Amino acid sequence: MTILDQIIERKKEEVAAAKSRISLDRLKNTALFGRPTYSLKASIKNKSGIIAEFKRQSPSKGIINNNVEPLEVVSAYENFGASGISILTDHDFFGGDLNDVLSVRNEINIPVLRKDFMIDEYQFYEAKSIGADVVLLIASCLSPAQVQEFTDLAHQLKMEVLLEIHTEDELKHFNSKIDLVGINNRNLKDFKVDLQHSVQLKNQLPKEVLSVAESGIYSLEDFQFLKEKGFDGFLMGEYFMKNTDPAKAFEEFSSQI
Ligand SMILES: O=P(O)(O)OC[C@@H](O)[C@@H](O)c1c[nH]c2ccccc12
Repeated sequence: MTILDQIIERKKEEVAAAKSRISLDRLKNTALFGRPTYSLKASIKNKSGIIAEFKRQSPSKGIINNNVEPLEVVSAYENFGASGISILTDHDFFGGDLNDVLSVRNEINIPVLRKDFMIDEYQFYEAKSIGADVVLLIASCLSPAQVQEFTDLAHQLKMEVLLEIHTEDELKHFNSKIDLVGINNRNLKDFKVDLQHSVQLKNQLPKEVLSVAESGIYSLEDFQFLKEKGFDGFLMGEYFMKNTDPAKAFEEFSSQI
């Protein structure tokens, strides 16, 4: 079983437990459920294009940073020009929590991506109830039909979708309703990073689609390379989070671009 298979197995159990704990009706009645959302598409066009991620740990790197609070980090990301924030909400593999999104929502004014493994409609209502503006759909965990259905549901809930692909075959999951396409530079099966492979995939997407280069952007050179190749957005986590002070790391990076 790959790590991705393990994550999905665990996620099914988690979603079942969440459903029996909090009903859909209760989610729909939460304070944030009806809030107007921010558009990541718009923010990517207007700002740096960086989607800066809050991530405590990952299966490939283990603990990255367990000593910082979401709000202090993401406020700095916002102040120093991030287009959006990505927050991992998966607990068992990434050390995240739904509350990490909830606790920052009313304190910042840029879009927040709820980063998790979305496999069930329930999770979209949950995302809206914690204040997410955007959700991630990972092609390798879903069928093209599920991507369509989940995109429609996200849109009904006034959230945008970022479709993550990694292989040529996954281009089949794209449909014209998708808001943004993320190309993961990291293979979720063996964790290898390959920027050239992502550029090649990006060139097979329709020109007008907003593209996001995800993962393994570890230097100014990596960022500039991907920008020159035409990526609109850049999802970066570890490069900032691995520092004792991720806020300062982001400030330094953003002053150079
Ligand atoms: O920390 P990095 O290498 O900058 O990567 C960030 C982000 O792209 C990565 O966390 C990610 C991309 N796709 C995912 C899917 C699930 C969990 C995590 C991810």
